[in-house]
Amino acid sequence: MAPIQYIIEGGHRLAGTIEPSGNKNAALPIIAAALLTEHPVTLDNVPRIRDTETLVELIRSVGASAEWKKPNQLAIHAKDIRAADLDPELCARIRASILLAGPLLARCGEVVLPPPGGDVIGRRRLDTHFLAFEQLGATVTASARLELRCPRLKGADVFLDEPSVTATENALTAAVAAHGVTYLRNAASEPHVQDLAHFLVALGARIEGIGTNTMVVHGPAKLGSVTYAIGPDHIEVGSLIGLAAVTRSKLRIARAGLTHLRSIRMGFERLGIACDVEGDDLIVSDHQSLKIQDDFGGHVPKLEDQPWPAFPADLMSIAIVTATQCAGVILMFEKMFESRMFFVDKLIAMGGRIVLCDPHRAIVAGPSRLKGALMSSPDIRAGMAMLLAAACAEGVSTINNADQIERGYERIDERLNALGAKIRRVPAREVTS
Ligand SMILES: CC(=O)N[C@H]1[C@@H](OP(=O)(O)OP(=O)(O)OC[C@H]2O[C@@H](n3ccc(=O)[nH]c3=O)[C@H](O)[C@@H]2O)O[C@H](CO)[C@@H](O)[C@@H]1O
Ligand SMILES: C=C(OP(=O)(O)O)C(=O)O
Repeated sequence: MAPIQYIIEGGHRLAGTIEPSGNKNAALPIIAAALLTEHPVTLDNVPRIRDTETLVELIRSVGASAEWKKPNQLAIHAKDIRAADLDPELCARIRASILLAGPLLARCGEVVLPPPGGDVIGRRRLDTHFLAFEQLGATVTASARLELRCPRLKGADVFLDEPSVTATENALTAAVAAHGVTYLRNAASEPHVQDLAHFLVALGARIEGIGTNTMVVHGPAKLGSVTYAIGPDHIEVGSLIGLAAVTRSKLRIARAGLTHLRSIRMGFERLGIACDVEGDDLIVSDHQSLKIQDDFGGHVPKLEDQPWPAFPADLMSIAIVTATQCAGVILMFEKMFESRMFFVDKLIAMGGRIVLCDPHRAIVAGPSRLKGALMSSPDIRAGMAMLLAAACAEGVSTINNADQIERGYERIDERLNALGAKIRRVPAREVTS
């Protein structure tokens, strides 16, 4: 596939209505979990992005049928599957390849997985996954490949050493097939973890405590067939709030999934961006104060990420760019990943007033006038953050490696251009000529 470049003309206001895609990080574990049942599964609102396409190729390679029936509807039937050798190149493209471990172990009693890929945003440990599988009775060998074996998974009282999102998801799918009751303690509870749990319940699993940090799973479940719609992507909603704010645009984000937006709205309110609500729609007006809210006593505020229900790590890059357009000073504290903030050197080159204190903390003093620049997207969210910076900068910007953005955001150029953005999507061969 030819690499993609975005050429963005800054300074245009957007207007109109946009609906977020289905949640990437829910679609991925749910597609993997469809391997748990030998009955057909139909998934609606699946984002048609590079990550889901890659996972679809992977589940086909173990014998499942997977067919796009409509642009965002995927029919999966894992009647007979085998723990075949998975393609290392495909596994290395996405973090979510690790999510095949739970369902394949449950169905086949063993699985050999090449290492997963995903965003290069810092160390991405797998220890929590291993800990959970071992407590459920599996033997785990981790060298160049991950080998898991367990002819019969057994329910257990599992305490995760950190609330890892994908480890919770792997443990949950394995626990649904395990014999006996499993307690998953210190579990992650992100909207996508909840969506996976609701999908499993719709398939026939018994899970208590969904949305909390302790889930109780009664296994083994007799799983059937289901049609299930993936929830809206709260990270895409947050990205759109930031985009509307930096371009001074009025946007209606339709069917935004309000129940999962409290910490995100609170984070943007700290930057002086308040959203209105109409039913399940979120409206970002073009009259924002864009004034960073000091802490009591005039102290410098901070915005930090933490596991759910706090402000999500995947919105930190977006929030940093947004803060460059707001008046005041704020400390941005990325607690979870140690390489995610390095992209700020590009924002500094564009005119952003930012001090990168260390890999986890940056001080942003705004507002600053950004100038168009040549950039390269290191990961999905930094790429989207660069798109925000380009959209509010003077002049034209180029984002190389926009493929990264397309790993997570469906047809984003087309959807934003329909609102008035000026993004030209260029395959690299056209660029070099
Ligand atoms: C496919 C998928 O769903 N990917 C998401 C998933 O990745 P993933 O499941 O890989 O992320 P984890 O939840 O395992 O951990 C993310 C990072 O945060 C650290 N950590 C985690 C928990 C904690 O209490 N303290 C802490 O510091 C971990 O050590 C790790 O460095 O969750 C991340 C955190 O929301 C998101 O950025 C990714 O988009
Ligand atoms: C970090 C992300 O994805 P992944 O875990 O798939 O790399 C993300 O969605 O921002």
